[in-house]
Amino acid sequence: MNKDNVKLAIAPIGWTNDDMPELGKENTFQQIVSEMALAGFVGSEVGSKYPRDPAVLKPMLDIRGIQIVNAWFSTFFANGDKAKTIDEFINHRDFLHAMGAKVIGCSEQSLSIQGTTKAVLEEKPIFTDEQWRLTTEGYNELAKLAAEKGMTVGLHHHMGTGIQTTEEVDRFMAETNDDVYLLFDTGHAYYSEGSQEKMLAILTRYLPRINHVHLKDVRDEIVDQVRSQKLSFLDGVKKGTFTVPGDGVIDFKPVFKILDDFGYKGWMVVEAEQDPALANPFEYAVKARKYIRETAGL
Ligand SMILES: O=C1C[C@@H](O)[C@H](O)[C@@H](O)C1=O
Ligand SMILES: [Co+2]
Repeated sequence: MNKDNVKLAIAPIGWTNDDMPELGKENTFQQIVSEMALAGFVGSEVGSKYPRDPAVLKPMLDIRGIQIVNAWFSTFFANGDKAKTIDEFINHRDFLHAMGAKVIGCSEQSLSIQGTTKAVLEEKPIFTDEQWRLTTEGYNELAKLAAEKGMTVGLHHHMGTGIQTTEEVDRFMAETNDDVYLLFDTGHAYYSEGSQEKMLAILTRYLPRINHVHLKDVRDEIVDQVRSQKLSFLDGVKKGTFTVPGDGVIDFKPVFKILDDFGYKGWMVVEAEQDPALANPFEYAVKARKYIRETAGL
């Protein structure tokens, strides 16, 4: 891949999981960002252990050669919580802008079951036409607010949410303006659709509107257990649904080629949450970095 176009980041979720703070609670902020740099990454997303004051956070990252590239933001438009969502979004945008990030990755969390005990493959929400309208209108507004700071918004399609499947991503992209982007996550696309081809189809279809990429791999045998035992999203994560690129079932070579051929410019973020007690985060970060060097030439 073209090194002038694409840079590599890693998310702190492999070290400490904000969805299940008991996972990796022993890992400190300084250890996390030091290990990211040592493994050869130059960017990071923001975790709950990171200082939230840019004046404190920035020098601690600069000294390690790490840049903030994005931070998760939950929206609740379909629930009707537009005013609160917009208010919190502006704070979040301003923090990311102060940190030098260019994209804001958002997930529509109304009725989401991703943090609950519900069976992730059976009980996801399906939005009504009215909930779709509220959501897409909301994202059109977020895009305008992001543009005020020269930033873009990307929707993170996510397991257990109202925007998970190919059809739901298609509807979201069709009903939002062209300045609303997609945060493409290999792991969630594969998990939802169950095949490499369908995952690649989403990537290919929305290339001009992808502003950020999450790289996570999937273990098919754990997804089989999630299906047969009706497990929740988080129980699956604890068992090892996800791993770093190159360690699961996804073939990343076509992912890198499709992005490179198109001329994708932006960040690719290794984001592979698993139990740090079972999968040492530094070892897995090094493993991911080596695989990407060998397969993407980055
Ligand atoms: O981008 C993400 C953020 C996490 O909190 C989430 O659950 C994970 O799966 C993901 O893709
Ligand atoms: Co992701």
